[in-house]
Amino acid sequence: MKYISTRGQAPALNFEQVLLTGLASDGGLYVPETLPKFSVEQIEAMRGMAYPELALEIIRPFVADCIPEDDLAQILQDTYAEFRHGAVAPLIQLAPNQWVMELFHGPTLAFKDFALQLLGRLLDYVLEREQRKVVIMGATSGDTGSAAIEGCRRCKNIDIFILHPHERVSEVQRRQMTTVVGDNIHNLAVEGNFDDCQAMVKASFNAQQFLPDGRSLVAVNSINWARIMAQIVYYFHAGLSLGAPSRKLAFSVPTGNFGDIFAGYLAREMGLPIEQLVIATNRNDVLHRIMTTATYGRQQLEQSLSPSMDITVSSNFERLLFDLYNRDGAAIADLMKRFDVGAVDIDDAAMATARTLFSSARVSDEETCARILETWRSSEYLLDPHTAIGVEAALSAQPEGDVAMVTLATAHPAKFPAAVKQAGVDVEPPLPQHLADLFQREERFTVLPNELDTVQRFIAENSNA
Ligand SMILES: Cc1ncc(COP(=O)(O)O)c(C=O)c1O
Ligand SMILES: N[C@@H](CCOP(=O)(O)O)C(=O)O
Repeated sequence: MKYISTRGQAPALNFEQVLLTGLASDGGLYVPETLPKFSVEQIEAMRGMAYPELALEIIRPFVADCIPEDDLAQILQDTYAEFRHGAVAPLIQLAPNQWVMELFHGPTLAFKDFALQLLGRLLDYVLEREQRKVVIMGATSGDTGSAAIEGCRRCKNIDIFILHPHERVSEVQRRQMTTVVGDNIHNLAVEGNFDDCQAMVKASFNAQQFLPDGRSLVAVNSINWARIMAQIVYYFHAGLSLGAPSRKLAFSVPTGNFGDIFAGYLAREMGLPIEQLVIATNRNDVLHRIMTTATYGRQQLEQSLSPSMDITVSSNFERLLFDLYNRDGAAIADLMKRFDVGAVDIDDAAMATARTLFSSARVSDEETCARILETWRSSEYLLDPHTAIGVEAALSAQPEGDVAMVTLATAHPAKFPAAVKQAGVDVEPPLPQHLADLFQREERFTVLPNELDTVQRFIAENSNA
């Protein structure tokens, strides 16, 4: 399997090379040159598989020339053994044709564990094989950071630097990152917002000379293809559990960086009968505006009750644009260059294609709270604020006929007790046993100004794995 850049200029890479990188050298993102496709019969044959076996079926074609199948199978077994629910990603029915898929049973209580538990093991596997040391630099609006630290902290060939926006993540999220002990783990609280953190990460990938000893950067954000690849699996898992391929599906996805929903788009391209993908946004609604106005612009980032979705530059939207523009790398390079300095209009043909599959909704904090409270009262089911946005959007977008609508429950409500309280639910969701003493653990983080040079200097001085 070869991977190519969305901007058409960078060299094609194999899976191992893509795993060990972030942005392509032309500033684009890597995508598979061709996607594996599964027939109806092949999908039928996946029914009843345990999660790691299903993951093997879906992931094998993407990595086949780099990781022997037996090794991959073992890595996947180990990865999903870490999850606290036997079904790994259980489905809960909220109403006729409405489900949530709980993606928060991994170690850090968010969907990021599905990919980052795997990514850590894959990195460990290839770095040991190559006897190579790397530096991870990641940006987080709350969840990627702890999932990356948890996934990679045992890798002795890695230093991890996670940038989070100072005082803009929930306290549980911050503590999940800053209480992990390890000389190779560094939490940087940047005096800026998530977009600033992500921009620093991308700028650093484009110019890595600041790193010591010829080391290179590896991405843990969803610019890394391996993140997206792992997330495709749970769309198949939900679909098979609900009767696919004979039954049609729709998914509502709380969306920020467009990685999770892009994985759903790929699942459809690979053969899963998905009728609709709902882009559910909070007040940072750049993606909803694209769908409604065909203009891709920037907006001032605002803090909301769903901090992990406080993102206004959605990296993975570029991967979708690449397909919408018939994989014309030059056109995407030109579009993204213009986007760097202002708003861009998306072609009519591209928008028409996007609108056949994607719909979108913007959900305010008030609507988020109302949905948490109403779901608690009607079903005694507690939604976290991100999932509440997904459920609210799903209810406004239910397709006609027998289509199973699944909202991705992207985080556990215990990560956001303040939002749950603000919604009027007077039950404090408990943290699971392994995090019960989180508020007693000592925190370690460094506050840094929103300056690329300062951040890079810190990384250079502290990379010593
Ligand atoms: C809880 C939660 N929900 C939704 C999202 C948005 O997912 P994506 O960035 O893949 O669109 C994130 C962060 O990425 C998250 O942490
Ligand atoms: N919402 C994320 C932000 C980063 O997105 P990613 O999927 O590209 O890592 C977070 O919670 O950190």
